[in-house]
Amino acid sequence: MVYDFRQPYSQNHVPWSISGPDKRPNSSSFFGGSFLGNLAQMFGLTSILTVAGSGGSSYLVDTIRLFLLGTLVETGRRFCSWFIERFKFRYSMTARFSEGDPAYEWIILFLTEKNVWRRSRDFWVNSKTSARKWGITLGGEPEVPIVMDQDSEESTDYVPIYEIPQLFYWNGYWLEIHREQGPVQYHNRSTSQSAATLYLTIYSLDMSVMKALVDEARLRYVEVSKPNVIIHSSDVRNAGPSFTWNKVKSKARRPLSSIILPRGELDSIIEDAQDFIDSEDWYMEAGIPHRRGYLLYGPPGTGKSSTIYALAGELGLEIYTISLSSDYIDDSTLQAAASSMPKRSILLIEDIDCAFASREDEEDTLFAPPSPFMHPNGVVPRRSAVTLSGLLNIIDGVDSEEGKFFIATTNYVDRLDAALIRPGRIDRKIEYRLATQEQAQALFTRFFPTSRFAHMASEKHIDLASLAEQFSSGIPEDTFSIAELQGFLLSCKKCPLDAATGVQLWVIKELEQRREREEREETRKLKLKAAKEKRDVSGGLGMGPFVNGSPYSPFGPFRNSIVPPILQVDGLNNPVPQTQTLEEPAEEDGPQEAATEVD
Ligand SMILES: Nc1ncnc2c1ncn2[C@@H]1O[C@H](COP(=O)(O)OP(=O)(O)OP(=O)(O)O)[C@@H](O)[C@H]1O
Repeated sequence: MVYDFRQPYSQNHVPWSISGPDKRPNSSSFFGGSFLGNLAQMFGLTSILTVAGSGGSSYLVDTIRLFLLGTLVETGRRFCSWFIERFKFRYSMTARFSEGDPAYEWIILFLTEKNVWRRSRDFWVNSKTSARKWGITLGGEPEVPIVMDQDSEESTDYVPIYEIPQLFYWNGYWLEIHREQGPVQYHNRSTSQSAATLYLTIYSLDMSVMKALVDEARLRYVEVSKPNVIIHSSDVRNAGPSFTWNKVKSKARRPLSSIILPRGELDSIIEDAQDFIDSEDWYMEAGIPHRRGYLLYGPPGTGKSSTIYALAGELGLEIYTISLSSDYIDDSTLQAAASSMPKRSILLIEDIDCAFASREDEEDTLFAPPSPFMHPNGVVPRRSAVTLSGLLNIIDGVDSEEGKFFIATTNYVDRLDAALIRPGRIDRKIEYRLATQEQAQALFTRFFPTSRFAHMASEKHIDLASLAEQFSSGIPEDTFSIAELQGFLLSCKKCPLDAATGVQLWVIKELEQRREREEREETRKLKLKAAKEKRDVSGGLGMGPFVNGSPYSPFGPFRNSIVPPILQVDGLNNPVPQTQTLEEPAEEDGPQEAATEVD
């Protein structure tokens, strides 16, 4: 018996059953019944259909037909995707761009400028921050979609996500872009966020097309970034050989003239850096690694960071900054970070002394109540997971002989190991001092330029130059940082006369406050010292290794407690012991109390 799936239901024929008419609608007419019939034959299902049909079980027949239809559709779908994959594999090439790599930034800018975002249905919405986002304005000029956030007057960025593959046309080639998220564990966060990968497929087998595209994207990026300094950093916990610089900030480029240093100092730094960039061949020929290390040291607020940003802006270098005190940075991540920086960039480590315990730390630890975390030898807990030898390896440039700068800053140069700053690792040490009167005068002139205050000066019959002199003569030499003077000038930024006449009173107040602070610090140290001496006298169990040969006992000072110490961690991640003493202290001024007071 042959089934004729081709007969439509409207002819009152009984195509699916031999046992009589059936009034149900004929779905085969919609789906190409003859083909299904042939398919049924192919799979040997005709006899089943016959039996089912003869038994009147037309539901079963429909189910089987639906099954066949589903199989057909799925097979077709798989075939199509297989075909597309084969086609893509044979006639296209794909480039990957990982978030954190500079090339990712280039390509995102490229896509934004090519208006690929138009087809995007997903956007991140960011309130404007200093972090750079390649966003678009909505309601602005659609032909000019690219917006660097700080240039826009709008307060929101719409950043396309490109998670659905999108096709676009460029220079006579079809390109497809899509983006995938990969899990990355972020430092100190329980939720895991993602670092993205962009896949750019070009339907061509000509490798030069890919290169031309990437070059175009890079050049455009350099051009757009010119008025800014790009600063990369990371807050993700990285594992493995690659490092993700996941945060990008863009700072307006600082004019060199805004940096106030002793005469000729800034020019000499810029010249040195420029000469280094230009001498790549010389370094190669001489067999010297092409890298240069600077150490900027001096009191806080004297312009170390400002100089670095100005230098980077002037020479078009990007900054990659890392904090050694982050507990997720160790030798191998530092190594990976240095390796993943591109040529002509700056590896910046601010406050490099923070990686290692300072003398003050040592004193505080010596006199403070002991912690069970303290090593039995009384070694001060380290602040960073980076070791000195790890850091030396990075500076020696195992991976960085490619026109890279290593710049470190510190407020305490004497805390640094001699090996760290020896010539060859640090090529140039630049000292920053507290402001001279000459610098104070220059700062005043920068705050009150004639161009802006000429009108006021003529109205009030004041001479800005002599006000600047009056201001600077009120500032004692080498006593205040530029940042401190800047703070004062900001408080009277609209009135140069107030600044010049009020500076002496400000100086007196500042010096008085400074003296009080120093006294408080001195008292704190004396109390800690007294506390230590008392402990020594009262048996010496407390400080174990520090007390003339007494054995180390982690619970020594808590011997009157029946409750074990509760351990907390302070802002520097150093353990701070807290006790719940059940007995009253014998003396009011006991060691515990002294320490608590200081806390
Ligand atoms: N020499 C300077 N010239 C111009 N501005 C300065 C100078 N020194 C400090 N400033 C101003 O003071 C502020 C802090 O400066 P900066 O961060 O460069 O100091 P720093 O020496 O790096 O401080 P720290 O050691 O605390 O990092 C900035 O706003 C900067 O504009």
